[in-house]
Amino acid sequence: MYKKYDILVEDFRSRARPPFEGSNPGQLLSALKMATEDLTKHVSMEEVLAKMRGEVEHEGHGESHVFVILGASGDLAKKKIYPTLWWLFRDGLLPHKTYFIGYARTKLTVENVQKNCLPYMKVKDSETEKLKEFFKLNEYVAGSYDKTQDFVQLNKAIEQKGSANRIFYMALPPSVFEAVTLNIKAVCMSKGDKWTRIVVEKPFGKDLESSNQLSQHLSALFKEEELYRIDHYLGKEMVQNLMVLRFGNRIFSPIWNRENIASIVISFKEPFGTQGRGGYFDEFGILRDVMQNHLLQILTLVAMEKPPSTHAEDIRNEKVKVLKSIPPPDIKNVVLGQYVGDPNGEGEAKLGYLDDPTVPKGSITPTFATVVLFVKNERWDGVPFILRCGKALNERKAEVRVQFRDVAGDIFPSGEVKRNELVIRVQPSEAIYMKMMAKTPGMSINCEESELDLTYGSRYRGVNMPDAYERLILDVFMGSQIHFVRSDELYEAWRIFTPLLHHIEYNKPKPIEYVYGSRGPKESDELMLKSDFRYTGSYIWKSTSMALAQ
Ligand SMILES: NC(=O)C1=CN([C@@H]2O[C@H](COP(=O)(O)OP(=O)(O)OC[C@H]3O[C@@H](n4cnc5c(N)ncnc54)[C@H](OP(=O)(O)O)[C@@H]3O)[C@@H](O)[C@H]2O)C=CC1
Ligand SMILES: O=C1O[C@H](COP(=O)(O)O)[C@@H](O)[C@H](O)[C@H]1O
Repeated sequence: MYKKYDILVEDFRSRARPPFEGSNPGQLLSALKMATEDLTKHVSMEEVLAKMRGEVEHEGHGESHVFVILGASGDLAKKKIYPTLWWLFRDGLLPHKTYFIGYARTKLTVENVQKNCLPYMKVKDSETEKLKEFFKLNEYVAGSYDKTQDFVQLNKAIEQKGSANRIFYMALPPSVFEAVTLNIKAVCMSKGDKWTRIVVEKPFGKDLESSNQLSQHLSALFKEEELYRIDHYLGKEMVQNLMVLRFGNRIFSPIWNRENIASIVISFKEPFGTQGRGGYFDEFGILRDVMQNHLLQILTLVAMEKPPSTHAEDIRNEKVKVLKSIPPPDIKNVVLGQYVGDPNGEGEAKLGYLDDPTVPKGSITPTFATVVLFVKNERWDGVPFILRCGKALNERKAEVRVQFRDVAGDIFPSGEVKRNELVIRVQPSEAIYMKMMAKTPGMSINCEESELDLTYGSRYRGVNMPDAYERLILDVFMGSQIHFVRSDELYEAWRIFTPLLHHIEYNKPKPIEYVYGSRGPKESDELMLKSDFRYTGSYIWKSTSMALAQ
């Protein structure tokens, strides 16, 4: 009974929050009590949750919400936003009275939208009725981004849903951000006690100056608590896990510092090139596309001090403090690369970045970068944080690799003892493993590299791992800003990277060529070695299934 109760409370906390927003604790408690009684009668969890929702909403606390997708005809909307809304709806995680309105210049119908999105929605045969229900709640309004009159029409469509909280998701190119936000502010804000939230997608500017301009524009229109700047890496399971790993385990805090850690590598690798997005990519390059946001956000969670609580502002205050301690990188600690085609490769691999017809001729935009940053504070002074990211590499991987210092006063034969490494694999196949030395089992007296292994696929078999966007969009409904970027974080992130970006723009250093499908330029490995990261190549991973088979 207790176990079931714990599961229920957990489920209640993690999955059922939005429908209960606005309900008072007494109502929630009675709903919970009623649900636990049901558990003893072997009612399924879905039924229990449905009943709990019904109970609270019956008492008049189910608020209406309208979710507006601006740029509804575009790629992001089609591939990510509509599918995410569908999954949340399908799993009963959205407030009951939630309506969806797509808005874009292209004249479309809801049927068109459905057709465009369907390949990305992963709909099972058994879910077709539910899918119909979802699209019945959808509407589409065509209009321009700069005509207030068109937003008046959009507002009318929203008002037809009654008094409702409003979420505006900006799945739009930055060129129209300003016009759209001005129009939302002018004619689309919610009335009375209902709230309005604006979700902004990167890029948040191109450098410190343009980002500041955008921030000033947005802060003149909206309060910070109305703004949700998405960095979708903050919605990934293992990125969210970093705080628990660090602050929920006694074993890590005493060694999480310059006395014990030699270097930290934060990597992002993709096995494909620009795939026809070269036009967009060339304007930004890998530093703005991945490093200045995703990798730097991970760095802050790895390096920050323990916040006083898990409240969004407490966490974000600590993240800002870390960023303030990071000076811009020294150019000698930077390696930039650009991929060239592999003559022996197949399909896209034959083509280099410059072969993409949407990329300007002779472009020097980096598609690979390794940058070493230093956090100048008491905990981290002198520890290299090596950020590495690239397109068209040998694998898909995102991970944090914390390499510990050599064992002092080693008593084992020279070279046997290797450095410990804590690896947090963000994707693919989430895992945390600590590479460590152990005695070779059996009669041997040698030691060998082994690991403590927490592989999510086997430890949490059957657990549904939500997509990053699912968690983040749900957070917007709930009003939780923990996993969103605050304006001062953004300011610091651009302060760190703008000198390097300007150096590339004005001095035009030629990136080092690397072959499509390789690990990137060898100069990157050399920089890592110089930055106290040791790769021995001696570690052999035997997965549990392999070990059992022997
Ligand atoms: N739970 C699990 O699923 C576990 C899986 N494993 C697997 O075992 C394998 C090996 O483990 P891993 O932790 O990668 O250990 P390794 O020591 O073998 O490799 C460490 C990393 O070093 C990088 N590297 C390779 N060559 C060089 C070089 N010349 N200079 C600098 N860096 C280099 C590689 O990453 P890059 O190419 O990105 O530079 C590599 O991933 C991996 O496939 C891992 O996923 C291990 C433990 C647990
Ligand atoms: O923000 C971006 O991220 C994706 C990679 O995201 P992932 O969740 O698939 O790891 C990257 O492909 C894209 O270039 C970049 O803009």
